[in-house]
Amino acid sequence: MKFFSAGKVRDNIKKFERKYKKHYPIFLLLESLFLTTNVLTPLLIKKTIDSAFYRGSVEEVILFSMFYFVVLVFQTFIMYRLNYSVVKYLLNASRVKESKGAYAKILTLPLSFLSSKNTGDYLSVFMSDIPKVSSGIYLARLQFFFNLGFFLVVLSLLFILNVKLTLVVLVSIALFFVSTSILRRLVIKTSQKDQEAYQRFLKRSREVMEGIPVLKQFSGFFFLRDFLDSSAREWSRASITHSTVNELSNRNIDMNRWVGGTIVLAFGVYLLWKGEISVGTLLAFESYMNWMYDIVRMALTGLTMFFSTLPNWENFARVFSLPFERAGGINLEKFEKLLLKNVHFKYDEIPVLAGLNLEINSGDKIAIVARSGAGKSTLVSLFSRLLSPAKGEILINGVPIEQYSLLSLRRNIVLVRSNDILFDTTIKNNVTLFEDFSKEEIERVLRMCECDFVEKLENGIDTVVGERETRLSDGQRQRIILAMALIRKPQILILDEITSGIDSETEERILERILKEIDTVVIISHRLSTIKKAGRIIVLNDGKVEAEGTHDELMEKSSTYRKIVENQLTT
Ligand SMILES: Nc1ncnc2c1ncn2[C@@H]1O[C@H](COP(=O)(O)OP(=O)(O)OP(=O)(O)O)[C@@H](O)[C@H]1O
Repeated sequence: MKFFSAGKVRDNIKKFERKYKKHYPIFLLLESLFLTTNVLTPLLIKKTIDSAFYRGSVEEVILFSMFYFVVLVFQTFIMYRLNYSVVKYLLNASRVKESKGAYAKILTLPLSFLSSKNTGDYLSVFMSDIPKVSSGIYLARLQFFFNLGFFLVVLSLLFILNVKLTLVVLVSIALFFVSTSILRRLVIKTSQKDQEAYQRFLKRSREVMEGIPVLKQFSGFFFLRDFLDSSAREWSRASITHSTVNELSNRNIDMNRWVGGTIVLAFGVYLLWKGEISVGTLLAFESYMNWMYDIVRMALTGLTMFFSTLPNWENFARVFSLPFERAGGINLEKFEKLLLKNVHFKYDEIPVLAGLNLEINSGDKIAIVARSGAGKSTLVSLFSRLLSPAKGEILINGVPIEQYSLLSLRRNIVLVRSNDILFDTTIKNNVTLFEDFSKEEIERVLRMCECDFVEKLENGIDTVVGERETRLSDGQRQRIILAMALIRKPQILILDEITSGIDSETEERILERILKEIDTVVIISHRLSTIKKAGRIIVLNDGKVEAEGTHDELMEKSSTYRKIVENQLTT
């Protein structure tokens, strides 16, 4: 129960219910029809048997048994099927809608948030939380209230048939309810543990999948044993405990059903012997009795299911309460000047940039140089607001960067990184990201990036690159990513080690074309020949710009630059 005190969870459940309320009437209508047929069948049994036993009316027996047959056929062949299909449809509709919403939300999270948190957590929202949350509402909560309503209807009917026997039924159901409630708590607790262990396993599996090249290289058997197997074992243990408790809870239901059924039968026979009830009534009671257990069991299962989805609600709610990137609405038309004033940036309290000042003008061709880990990638991620500074100001054409729309900022300032990935779709779709570009334009940028290997693939630009670009080399992948950037004709193009997998001659030719086509270019590279192509080289040190100038000027005046050239850069 303590989960209900979590306001966010409760608000989210309410929001979810409001969104899908329109589905409820159809669900309730089907359930009502289904349960009405259930209520009818024992009554028809009673009618048929009493007609035969006490009235000897063959017509009535034929009429009631035919009616009974029709109801049964309707229930078995139409209601079950219809109910199942409609519930499945409603569940899927809400799952698809919620998944879309969650993806859209995750896309708006600041990048710093995504990188510092584990993406496995977000993955489990789609794989586990959303399906459970939908089932929790449709199958669990609705089912609970619905069955409760029908329980009361059937109880009134039983009271009409015979009060004494109904009281005995009530006592046996109360016993059933108490024992089931105790076990229900246990089911919820073990289900939570099972889910937590599953999420840990999922997180680790994802890491292992991403690290397969490293594990292959270093024969990571011990790693697999200690890192993955241990969490798989933990999940398996939690899962077995949960299913054992669940099974126990189901067995308890069966046991109660037998015991309760026997007590009601014994007392019913006694009443029959005393002439207080008819044979038909006794059979109707037995039939209802079974069904009452089903109703209570379904209501309790619904309740258990609902409570066991509360951790999923919490995760789901957490994603939607994360901050999103805020931005203004100004369109960046013509880029003139980017100014960074006293910019500070930290990752989890570890400072990377500390009071950095920098000016980039339209037409500049700049290289950024620093020792490894000094903050080059961090700095360039600020230019299109993939990251935001903790302190200081970034101005574009004299206007704070936050006032521009993110769409126009990222359309005009494009950052490509060495570790950017391609998706498992065609080369064309990777370059366009499903936007409309002409075939000629796609082929032009691919030619510009020397992607001649594409023509040799069996389907040219329509070749699917394969999961994790298994069909492409590092250099090929980097050239396609470059084409993806160039087709968008950015005003500022930032290349962060993007050509590390390409030989220096090819790189030189591609770079010449880029420098001609794109107005403002910022390059981070470990190749001296590439850096020398820049009109201005910026040297970062201690989170600030330490020096700037041409290669020759810096060789003269900057000891940091000299050291980097000697120790880090290749020719
Ligand atoms: N997402 C992150 N979370 C926490 N720390 C980070 C993150 N990204 C980078 N860092 C740290 O910030 C510092 C600067 O990283 P950055 O990638 O900007 O440096 P770099 O100069 O581009 O390095 P390299 O030349 O090795 O690519 C490093 O010490 C790095 O460990």
